[in-house]
Amino acid sequence: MIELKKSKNFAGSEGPVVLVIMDGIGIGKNPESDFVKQAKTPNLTWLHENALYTELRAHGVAVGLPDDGDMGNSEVGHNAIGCGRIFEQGAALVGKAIASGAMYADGSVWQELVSNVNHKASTLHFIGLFSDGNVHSNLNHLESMLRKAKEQGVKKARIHALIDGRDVPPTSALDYVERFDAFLKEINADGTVDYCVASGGGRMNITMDRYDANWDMVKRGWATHVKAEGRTFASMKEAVETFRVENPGILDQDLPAFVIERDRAPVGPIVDGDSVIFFNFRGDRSLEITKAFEADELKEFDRGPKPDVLYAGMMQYDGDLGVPARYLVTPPAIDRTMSEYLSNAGVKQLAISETQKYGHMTYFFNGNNSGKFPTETWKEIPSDVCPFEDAPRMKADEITDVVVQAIESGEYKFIRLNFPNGDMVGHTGVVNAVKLAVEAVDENVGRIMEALKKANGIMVCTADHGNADDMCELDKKTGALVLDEQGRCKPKTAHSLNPVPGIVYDPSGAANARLADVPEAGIANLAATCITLLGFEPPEDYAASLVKVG
Ligand SMILES: O=C(O)[C@@H](CO)OP(=O)(O)O
Ligand SMILES: [Mn+2]
Ligand SMILES: [Mn+2]
Repeated sequence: MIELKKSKNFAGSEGPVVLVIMDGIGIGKNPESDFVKQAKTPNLTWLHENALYTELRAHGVAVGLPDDGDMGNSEVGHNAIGCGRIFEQGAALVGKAIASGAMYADGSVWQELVSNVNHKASTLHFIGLFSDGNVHSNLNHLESMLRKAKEQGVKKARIHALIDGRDVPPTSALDYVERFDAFLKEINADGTVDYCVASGGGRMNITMDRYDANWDMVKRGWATHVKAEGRTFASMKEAVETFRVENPGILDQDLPAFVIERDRAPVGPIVDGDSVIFFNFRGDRSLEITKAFEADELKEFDRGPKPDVLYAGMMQYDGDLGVPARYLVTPPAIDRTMSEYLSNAGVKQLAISETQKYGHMTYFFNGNNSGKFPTETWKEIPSDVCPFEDAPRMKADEITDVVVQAIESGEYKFIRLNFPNGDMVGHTGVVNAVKLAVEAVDENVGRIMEALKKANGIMVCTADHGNADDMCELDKKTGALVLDEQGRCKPKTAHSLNPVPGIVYDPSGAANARLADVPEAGIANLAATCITLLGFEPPEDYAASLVKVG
């Protein structure tokens, strides 16, 4: 059994250690674009000036992504915070498996899927996020797989494209359509294969729901991709252009579903004998559609007859459940998480958020495993199903009610929570709502501070990556703000590349915490920090604690 040693310097505080993850609240660089700065945040400002405060890296290689041009995201962020080390993540692992050819090796799942369609003269389908955001997927991976499929004799491939606009600019769909059309033209040119787009829709409208928040999305996705039911178009370009005319101002992520037809028939329903690859590597938004393809019985919606297909995910999405059964690339081997160490030490832990980020605090935090350690309690506050710009407080008040009660009860030694507001509202691009979202987080951080003052506990407050801190598009070449016709900044819906705050607030002063000299500190250093503040020595191979105590 893995164990923590008690610290010689500090026996732990009287009250709990509370880890607050303010999702998507980073430290901005441009005041015009920084809606954390523009919001009223008396508590965060006070903490900046009076508590221990440092900046932490939350993007690129500091969280296991291929390079420093990659923005952070919730999966890699919560993995790093919960596991205290930097693991090479999905984006990097898939890229390497493709480059080395390991993904396509003899005996691989890829070979099994390809042999299946070659043997049966059936279709190889690809469903996934049509993007190069490197958060859930990368179009390079799709193109490489299609090239390989052609090389290996696959005659018919169909692509079901989930339009992004959330990890990439909000209305950039046609850039990707254009790039991919050129790719298809080239690959189809010699007439030996028939590869084309069969269906799709905005990622926040179909297929990519998470944490059981809204299964209707998956139901719509199933009807679109599998049954080829829905509004038909001659091409993806025509679909996107038509929807934009009909819904002025619509963001790509919200685009309706579409089915592509040729000679009055849909080009790519998914039928018995086909192979299907869900090519997203990230698990949260892949698990529900995977269940729809894999489960013998499905209670969440009536899917009709389930086609008998060989289904594979790009990665294994849940290590504890072993889902999906078939996957192309092995995920990072994240072991010995902070939750496991604390459980073995008998530390009672509470993990809480609302539905939209619930799995972030449980499944992602525990290294993409859905199992619970013995001393953990998990609490989910149901999220509303509505546009979050209309309700920017989301469930921050309700989450805090439970946290304050848990602090007062003395039942838990370690409490971890996620406030989704800065991120979920940040993704809408509605900047006035983003301000209100940040203000709701600040108020609730204040309530937690008050409760910890009374209980003699300690708060560690941070974020998994930025978003609300960088809400305007910048010109790629000049770095200048991109303005619309009215001179307003053009909203950006993606995460930022900015650092995030690392705050330690110890109102009783019991820990005598001082910032340690940690070069290039990142959010992976937070696990050792929490363990130190709980009165233990962090495991030797964890990224160092940000504080010294005692
Ligand atoms: O909504 C999501 O899926 C991602 C953005 O693609 O955001 P986060 O990483 O914060 O969950
Ligand atoms: Mn996040
Ligand atoms: Mn996000």
